[in-house]
Amino acid sequence: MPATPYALSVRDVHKAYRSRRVLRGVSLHLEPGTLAGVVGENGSGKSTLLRVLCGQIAADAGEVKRRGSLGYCPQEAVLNDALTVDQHLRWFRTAYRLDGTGRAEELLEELHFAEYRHTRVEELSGGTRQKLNLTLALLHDPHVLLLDEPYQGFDWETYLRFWEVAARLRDRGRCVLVVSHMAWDADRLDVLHRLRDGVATPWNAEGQPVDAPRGAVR
Ligand SMILES: Nc1ncnc2c1ncn2[C@@H]1O[C@H](COP(=O)(O)OP(=O)(O)OP(=O)(O)O)[C@@H](O)[C@H]1O
Repeated sequence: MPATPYALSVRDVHKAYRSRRVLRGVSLHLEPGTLAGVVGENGSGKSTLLRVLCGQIAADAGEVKRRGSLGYCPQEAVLNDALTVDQHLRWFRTAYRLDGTGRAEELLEELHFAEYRHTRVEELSGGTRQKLNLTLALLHDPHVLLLDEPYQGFDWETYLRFWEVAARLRDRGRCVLVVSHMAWDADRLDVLHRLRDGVATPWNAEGQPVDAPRGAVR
C-alpha cells in the first residue's frame, strides 16, 4: 500500500465534554510543506481539536494520523516559574536528546529574547513567556507543528518575525497548523479552515468558504 502523502490526516473526529458536543466530524488533510490555519469564534473548539491532534485528549470517534515528530505549543504556557529560560532549554534539549545548542540559540535570537536567558520564568513578561513556550515547541525541529494562538502577547515586530519563522519551516517541508480566532492572517496561509458548529470548512484568503463565489458576503 502506498504511504499516505499527508503529514497530518484527520478523519471525522468527534469530541464531547459530557453532553456538550464540541467536535462533530472534523476532517482535514495537510501535506508536508503546508502552513495552515484554523480560525473560529471563542469556544468553537479550536483548542480541543489541537489537544486531540497532539494526543493530549482522546477523540470519541474518528481517526488522526501523523507522519514524523510532533511539536505542540499549547495556548497556556506550561513552564516552571522557578527555572530560568536557559534551564528550560537545557531540560527540553535533554528530553528530546538533542546535541548542541544551535536551534535554541537561533530561536533566542530570532524571537529577540536572548537577554532573558538567565531570568527566571516568574520574572518574565507574558509575551516573553510565550516566546519561550513557542521556542520549546520548535526546539527539536518537528515534522508537524501544532500552534495554539502562538503569538498572543507578542509585539508587532515579534508577530511579524513569528510568521517569517513559520514560513521558513513550511519552506523546509514542515507542516505547520496555527490556531487563531482572527482571520486577518489568511493571506499568510496556504490553507485556512474555519471551525463552526463542530465541523471544519476550508476558507479562501478572502475569508469565505472555498465553494462561495469570489466577492460573496456571508
Ligand atoms: N475540559 C473541559 N471540560 C468541559 N468543557 C470544556 C473543556 N475544555 C473545553 N470545554 C468547552 O468546550 C468548548 C470548546 O472549548 P475550546 O477551548 O476548545 O474552544 P476554543 O475555540 O479554543 O476557544 P477560545 O477561542 O476561547 O480559546 C467550550 O464551550 C468550552 O467551555
